[in-house]
Amino acid sequence: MNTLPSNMERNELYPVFLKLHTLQTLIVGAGEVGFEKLSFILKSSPKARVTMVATWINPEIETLLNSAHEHFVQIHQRAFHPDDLQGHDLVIAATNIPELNREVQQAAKQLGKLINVADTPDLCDFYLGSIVTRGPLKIGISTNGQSPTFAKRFRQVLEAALPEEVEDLLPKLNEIRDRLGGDFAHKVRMLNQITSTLLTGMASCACGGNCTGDCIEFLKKP
Ligand SMILES: C[C@@]1(CC(=O)O)C2=NC(=C\c3[nH]c(c(CCC(=O)O)c3CC(=O)O)Cc3[nH]c(c(CC(=O)O)c3CCC(=O)O)/C=C3\N/C(=C\2)[C@@H](CCC(=O)O)[C@]3(C)CC(=O)O)/[C@H]1CCC(=O)O
Ligand SMILES: NC(=O)c1ccc[n+]([C@@H]2O[C@H](COP(=O)([O-])OP(=O)(O)OC[C@H]3O[C@@H](n4cnc5c(N)ncnc54)[C@H](O)[C@@H]3O)[C@@H](O)[C@H]2O)c1
Repeated sequence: MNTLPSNMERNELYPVFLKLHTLQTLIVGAGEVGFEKLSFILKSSPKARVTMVATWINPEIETLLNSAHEHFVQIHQRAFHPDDLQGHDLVIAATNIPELNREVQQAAKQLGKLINVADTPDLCDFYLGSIVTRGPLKIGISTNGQSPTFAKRFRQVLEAALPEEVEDLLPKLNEIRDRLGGDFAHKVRMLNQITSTLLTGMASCACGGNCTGDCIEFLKKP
């Protein structure tokens, strides 16, 4: 039984890592908030398929897209119509008109689409989180909507604290994983042994010093 006061509830959201390049995302509204949402999406997922529909397009969006190496963003400058939802998997409503945001939300729900109404937690199926990326590593941060500012600050702390080497480490671990022989249980045991002290820096060699490419000493090699 949960005995915490409602404002101290444990975060029960379930994080997933979406392939936005295989899904279609619709953003309704392209003002300050629309620009911010698009920027965060493209920063994390540059190949995201996004359609924006808005009567006014923030010029910063054009600048952002012009500076991209490549992008898959389509902009339609016109008023939202419920037909715009067709063919989209995720929907973000970010207009400055609360009634319109609610209309988008209700139309999306009727079609079974997942919807985020920017800055309106009660109308969201999902929240956008703060995101840290280091090569293959991605960390999503959620405060359960309690303090997006804390999420942003914590992202900055993690970005500063995570060593650049993490980028090289993960492909090497993947190499070891492919190279390890034996049955599944053996592989899992070895991988857990190899990584047991990885993040604390207390290196222990799983092969007793005779590294053959499946231990922590191998990971340290350039
Ligand atoms: C993470 C991030 C991602 C993103 O936006 O993509 C994000 N908000 C960010 C920043 C930010 N947003 C706001 C401020 C101003 C200061 C402040 O109010 O705190 C700042 C800080 C700043 O800009 O410095 C305003 C704000 N936001 C929400 C409300 C409504 C409310 O809380 O009731 C209000 C008040 C509106 C008003 O006053 O009218 C609600 C939501 N914002 C969320 C996400 C979801 C919860 C995430 C979580 O669980 O933490 C949720 C629930 C829904 C959603 O929008 O998905 C991004 C940081 C990215 C980064 O830098 O890493
Ligand atoms: N800007 C902020 O920092 C901020 C902070 C907190 C909350 N909010 C809230 O976020 C929401 C969006 O704010 P904003 O600053 O991005 O507003 P904005 O005025 O910059 O942009 C509004 C966008 O909605 C579009 N729009 C309006 N009617 C439309 C229609 N019929 N069809 C399609 N698009 C339409 C406009 O063309 C524009 O692109 C508002 O509810 C606002 O209160 C904004």
